[in-house]
Amino acid sequence: MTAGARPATALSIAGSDPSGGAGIQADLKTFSALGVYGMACLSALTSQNTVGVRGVLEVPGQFCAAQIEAVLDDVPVDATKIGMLGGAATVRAVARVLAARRPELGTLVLDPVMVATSGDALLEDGAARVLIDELVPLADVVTPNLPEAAALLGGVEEADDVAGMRQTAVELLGLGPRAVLLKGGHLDRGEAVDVLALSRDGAAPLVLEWAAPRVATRNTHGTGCTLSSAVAAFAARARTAGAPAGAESSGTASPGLESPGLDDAALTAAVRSGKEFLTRALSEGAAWRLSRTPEAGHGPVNHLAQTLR
Ligand SMILES: Nc1ncnc2c1ncn2[C@@H]1O[C@H](COP(=O)(O)OP(=O)(O)O)[C@@H](O)[C@H]1O
Ligand SMILES: Cc1ncc(COP(=O)(O)OP(=O)(O)O)c(N)n1
Repeated sequence: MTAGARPATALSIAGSDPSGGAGIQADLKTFSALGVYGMACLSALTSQNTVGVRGVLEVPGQFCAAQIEAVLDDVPVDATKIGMLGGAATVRAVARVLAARRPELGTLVLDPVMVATSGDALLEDGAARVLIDELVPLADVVTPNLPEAAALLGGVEEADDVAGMRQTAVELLGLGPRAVLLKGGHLDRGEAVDVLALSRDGAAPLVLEWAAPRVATRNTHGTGCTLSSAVAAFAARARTAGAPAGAESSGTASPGLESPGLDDAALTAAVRSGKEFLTRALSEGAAWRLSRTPEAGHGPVNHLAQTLR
C-alpha cells in the first residue's frame, strides 16, 4: 500500500450474535476476510446461539446514533451495512443521523432483518413502518428475504417462484431504494436464486438473477448477514480502487477523503461478488459440526474460508 494511503473501510450498524454466526460478528469477519477495515455500531445485544434467540437488549437509540456520529466524525466510510435494529426508537434515531449524513456513508446496504432462521423476531412490532418510511429510501441496496419482502409490501403473499421474485423486487423499488436484492434462500427449489432489480432514470428497471447450487447443509445461520456485509465490502473495495468490484481490486484510498460513488455496473458487480463469496462460505462450512447439538439448530457459514488482500 502507498505510504499514507488508507484501507477501504466499511461500517456495520447491527446487533450482536454472541455465537458468532450472524450480526456484527459475521459482518466484521466478512469485512476482514475481504481485506476491508471493519467498524461496528451496536444497535442491540442478543443472547442467542445456533439453536435460537433467548433474549434481546436494545441499545438506546440515542446511544446508537452517538456511535455512528463518533465514527463519521473521524473516519471516511466507503460502505455502510445496516442489519438488525431491534426497536422502533432505534430505527428512528439511526434514520435521523443517517439521513443527515447520507453523503458520508458510502454505498449503503440495508438488510431489513425481521426474523432469525430460528423463527425468533428481531424487529419490534411497529418498527417496520419507520424502517420503510425513513431508511429504505436512503439505501443503495435493500436485501430482504422472501418473508421480509412480503412484509415490506404490506403483508402481501410471498413470491413462490422466480417470476414472482422478479415482480416483487421491482415492486420494492417503489419504496425508494436504488436497488433491491431479493434473496431466494427460502424458495423450495434445487438452486438458491437471488434477483437484483436496479432502478434507472427514465427507463424500465434492470432485473438480473443469479442462481447458485443449493448447498445441502443445516449451517445456514447468518447467510443474510454475510451476504449483505460482503456486498458492502466489495462496494467499498470498488469505490476505493476506482475499479470494478472484485477480488483483484486493491482497495486503498487517499487519507481523509470520501470515495466516489459506484455506477450501475460497479454496483451490480459488487452484488455478484457478494453472492459468490456467500456461496463459497456456505459450501466451505457445510460439513462443520460446531454445536454440541447440531441437529437442534443451524450452524454458521465459514466466513474466513476466502481471505483476500
Ligand atoms: N442452502 C443454500 N445453498 C446456497 N445458497 C443459499 C442456501 N440457503 C440460502 N442461500 C443463499 O443465502 C443468501 C441468504 O438467503 P436467505 O436465506 O433467503 O436470507 P436470510 O438469511 O436473510 O433468511 C441468499 O443469497 C440465498 O440464495
Ligand atoms: C444479531 C443478529 N442479527 C441478524 C440475525 C439474522 O441473521 P440473517 O443472516 O438475516 O439470517 P439468518 O440466516 O440467521 O436467519 C441474527 N440471527 N442475529
